[in-house]
Amino acid sequence: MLLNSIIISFVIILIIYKFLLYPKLRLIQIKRKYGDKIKVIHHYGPGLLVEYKKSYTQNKDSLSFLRQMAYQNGKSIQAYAFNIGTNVGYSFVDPELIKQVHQNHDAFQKIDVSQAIAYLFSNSLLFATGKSWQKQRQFLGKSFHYDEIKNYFPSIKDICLKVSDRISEELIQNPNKEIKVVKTCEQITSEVVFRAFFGATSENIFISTENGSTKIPISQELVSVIMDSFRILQQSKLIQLKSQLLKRKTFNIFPLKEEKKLLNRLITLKQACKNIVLKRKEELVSDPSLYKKNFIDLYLKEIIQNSNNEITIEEIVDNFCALFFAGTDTTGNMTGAALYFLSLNPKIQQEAREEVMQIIKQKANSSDLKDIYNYLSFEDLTKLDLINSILKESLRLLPPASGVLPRISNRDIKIGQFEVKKGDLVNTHFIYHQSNPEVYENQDQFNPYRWMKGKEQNNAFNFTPFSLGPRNCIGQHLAMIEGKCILINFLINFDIMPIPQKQVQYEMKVIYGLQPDDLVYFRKRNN
Ligand code: HEM
Repeated sequence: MLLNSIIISFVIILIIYKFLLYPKLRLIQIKRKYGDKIKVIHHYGPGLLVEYKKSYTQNKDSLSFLRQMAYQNGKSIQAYAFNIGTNVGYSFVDPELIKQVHQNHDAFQKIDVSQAIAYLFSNSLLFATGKSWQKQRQFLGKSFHYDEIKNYFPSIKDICLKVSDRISEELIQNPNKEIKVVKTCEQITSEVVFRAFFGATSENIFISTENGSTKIPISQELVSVIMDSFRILQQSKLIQLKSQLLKRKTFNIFPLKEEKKLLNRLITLKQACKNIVLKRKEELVSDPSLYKKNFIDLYLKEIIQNSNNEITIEEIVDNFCALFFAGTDTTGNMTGAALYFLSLNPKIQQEAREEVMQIIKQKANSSDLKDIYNYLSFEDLTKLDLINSILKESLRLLPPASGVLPRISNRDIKIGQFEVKKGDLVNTHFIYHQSNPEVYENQDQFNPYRWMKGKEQNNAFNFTPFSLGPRNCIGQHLAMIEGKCILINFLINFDIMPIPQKQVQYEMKVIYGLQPDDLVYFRKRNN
């Protein structure tokens, strides 16, 4: 009995120390050591997550605390320190220190931001480390070369056209339909990744839902299960605590009802993806002439023809999930935000439309809008300076990845003068300099002209929406090409207008983006 009381008291003291005292004391120590070079954000328990919530409630922008920090401190601070649960972390904002973090990427391991992410992506490029990462990056890198992406261009154009045709039909029924800008773009970007990976349209590949009564597209279930994993984590303190303490074992040790349900969905989803890969493998073994230029066939060719037995079916499936996750919402949010900003700036919108028309109309001898769009060539994309600058300006103001995924340090390491300890969290927050008035004049204004005619900022590390260094975004060319195709298609077909009474907010969910999403009206254009 006495022993039990002692053990319980010990556990309580340990929890209080780990969750409450240790983070507070470390942050006091950090502030004392680095003074004005660092800001400290401390909240007991969820720590930095409380700051996100507070900023959202007070200023309708989850990251307003960072924008304000940049406004007040400019280039004078190099990092901010924070706590989350039992961990203390550094978020670097100084370009030189950001560079150091990314050059030393081996010193940091991405953490599991949710159980679904860990379950779905652990064998993928996104989470691989060391030699495995190098091999995967080399293998996948070839397919993301600018020249290789040219192969996907016809398919991207075709997907954009289908979506704009659908919207045109809907507008006939309801001309005042409110358009969900990000969702609409995501319908395109998800289909692009799906087709690039599987060579088939996602519309025909279904999965049974929990009770088995209905079937939904696999791509929809992938998005939904990831969102649900974040939702249950945000809603349940118990699940948060379990995840902190048990990490990846949380699903196996005393799983709660919500966790069991989520795990079952994840297992079903992965099995369905695995079945597609195995079926395709059988087809290619029996008839090698079926090989196409898509990711699944490239992987299987490597296994079947080049006898590369290091590539596993799990790696292929995890990479599908990771590319889908990394490529869909991000690109959808970038382009959706650009459409929203264009709705607020009709003069820039008209100029962008004229830029597009000038380049394509020279070739098209038709006034039919569909014909005009069909004449768009891959080479034209590099000539559209304003379109390119509109996307860059959207990425500056509202970067879908406001920083890199949080990492944990696997050894003691010095970044600049800051001594990062093994086990500390580390990330780099691009949004700080992207909204810093010392770097960008009128930092809150949507001004794509600041990027035109190659006008870049003198320090490339001030604008890094795709991150930088060896682990930068592998899909950045694809993302920009998709974004341009979507903008061009919509500018040709529609006038984009704001819905005056809508109050827009910037929310940090899995991605940093617009909330709500139904923000514009489209009016069909005739010429
Ligand atoms: C506007 C769109 C996009 C943005 C803003 C974006 C941003 C980023 C950022 C910031 C990183 C670094 C993450 C980190 O290190 O924690 C990253 C990595 C990555 N991105 Fe993107 N991304 C976009 C589109 C895409 C697309 C279209 C794909 C592929 C279909 C893609 C695939 C990846 C992959 C696989 C990585 C991990 C690379 C590695 O670790 O070697 N991304 N992206």
